[in-house]
Amino acid sequence: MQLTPLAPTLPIRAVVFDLDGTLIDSAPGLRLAACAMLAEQNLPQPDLPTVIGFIGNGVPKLVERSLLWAGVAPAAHPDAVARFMEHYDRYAMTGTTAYPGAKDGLRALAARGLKLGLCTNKPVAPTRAILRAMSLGPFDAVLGGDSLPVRKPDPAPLLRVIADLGATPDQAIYVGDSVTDWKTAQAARVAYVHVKGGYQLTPIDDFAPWAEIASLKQIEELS
Ligand SMILES: O=C(O)COP(=O)(O)O
Ligand SMILES: [Mg+2]
Repeated sequence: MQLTPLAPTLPIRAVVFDLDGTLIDSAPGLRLAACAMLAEQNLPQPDLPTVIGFIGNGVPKLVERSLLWAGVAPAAHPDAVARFMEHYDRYAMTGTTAYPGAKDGLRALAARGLKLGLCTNKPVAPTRAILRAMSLGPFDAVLGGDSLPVRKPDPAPLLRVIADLGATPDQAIYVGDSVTDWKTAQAARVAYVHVKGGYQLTPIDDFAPWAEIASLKQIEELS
């Protein structure tokens, strides 16, 4: 099926970003925390490409996928998410880098008077720690995967961020790297900009982004 891309009402007032795989490469730290959690249970440890395939639906899903990959039932490891989070506290910044164009792009959009938001499935505490450590922003609204009772691809977090920015969905764009972000934008009726080279390893069905960019260096050309 060929979908028509959803377009924002110009000029755009708010730009909302996904975090992992979009603004930052955080997979090495996520892998270290997953491996530490698995090692405590004497379970095998996945390599980086395998863990990248587990990212995008929040920590509980990443932990569940890691345990299933290791050949055990998630229900048999009720402490696994808490153990992961304890390790991630230590590893969140290990190997974490901002993608080329991310920092400059954010500053340039803000300098133009655009409101900037962050809508990630990463829990909000490590999200804020990473934003601070990397001087990423300035963001006017930040929501994590544990900020609301639901997370992406439910549209609620994205709609909340856009409302917090004082904009309406048709005045905003959402910039992401994954099928989760695309589904979230569609459900929220927000125009979607896809950044290639993130953590989406498989083609997305019925994909009709408003724009597709190879790198965040191109983000300024959009609005
Ligand atoms: O925590 C995750 O699974 C991914 O986070 P993201 O929503 O920033 O891509
Ligand atoms: Mg992502």
